[in-house]
Amino acid sequence: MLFKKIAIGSDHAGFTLKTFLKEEMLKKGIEVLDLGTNSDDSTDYPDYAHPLANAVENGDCEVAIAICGSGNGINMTVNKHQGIRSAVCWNTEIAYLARLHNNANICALPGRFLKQQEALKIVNAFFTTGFEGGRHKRRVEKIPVK
Ligand SMILES: O=C(CO)[C@H](O)[C@H](O)[C@H](O)COP(=O)(O)O
Repeated sequence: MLFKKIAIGSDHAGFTLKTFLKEEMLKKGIEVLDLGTNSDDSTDYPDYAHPLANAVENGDCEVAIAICGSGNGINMTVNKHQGIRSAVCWNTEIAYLARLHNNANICALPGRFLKQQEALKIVNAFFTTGFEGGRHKRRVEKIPVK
């Protein structure tokens, strides 16, 4: 694992997977900042996405896991923040490329479309892959709207 501390957040549709992944990260000795939600009662993903993005932007954590039903709503929201590069990671190869080529700092997961063990493999790929730099650095630097 490249990171000692991560943040994690979800809406109701990601709550069960969040609980599972948080436990798995704690087992690996990774510190986890859990920004909710704390039950499967219906809620709104932006209420958790913005605090999660803030935690990465302000340096509390280098990286985070964001989960909603499809991965899209929470991904769209965190990507509104200037310092965030979030990728919806629906298999291990996508997660690997999100880090290697895009230096992604948030792994967004579709909680309603992944089995727990699949999600764990995806997160492990994300957290063990470094940024390749080079031509990808030039491209990533062109992402922010000036
Ligand atoms: O925003 C989403 C779709 O991009 C998320 O998947 C939400 O989790 C989903 O919309 C929640 O749906 P629900 O019918 O309110 O449970």
